[in-house]
Amino acid sequence: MDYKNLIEESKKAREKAYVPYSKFPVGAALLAEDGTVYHGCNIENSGYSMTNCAERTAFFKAVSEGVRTFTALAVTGDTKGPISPCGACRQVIAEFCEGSMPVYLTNLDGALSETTVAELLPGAFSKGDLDFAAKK
Ligand SMILES: O=c1ccn([C@H]2C[C@H](O)[C@@H](CO)O2)c(=O)[nH]1
Ligand SMILES: [Zn+2]
Repeated sequence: MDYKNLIEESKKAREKAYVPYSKFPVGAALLAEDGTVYHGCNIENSGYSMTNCAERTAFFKAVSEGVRTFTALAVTGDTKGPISPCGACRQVIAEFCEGSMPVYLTNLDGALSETTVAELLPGAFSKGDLDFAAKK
């Protein structure tokens, strides 16, 4: 699937957002290696901290189905410029994706930032950091 279609999928995912508190729907579309697209929306809660972002919803859906290899991610929100994923989502994205994987950040007005997983979270804490201590 090309990136323009993946962005369209993220807009469809956004329509499912559960956002009674922020009224700020976000959609994510995560492309798996086999071509399957996993939709994610933000899901809020009256206990605000239990809110799950669109990006993490998409990853958790895929991983819970046994899928861990991804080739692209698109995210859309009604922001002035391209939407900016939060820190928690950047860490989850870094857990499952190569640094070179493309990430398409967009808004409803057609702004687009084509970035990568590594650019989203330089210096991410990773499994390698844990392995170093375990080897001692
Ligand atoms: O990249 C982002 C940024 C924000 N949100 C959600 C979290 C919350 O529901 C609402 C306002 O922060 O937007 C996402 O899902 N993804
Ligand atoms: Zn987030």
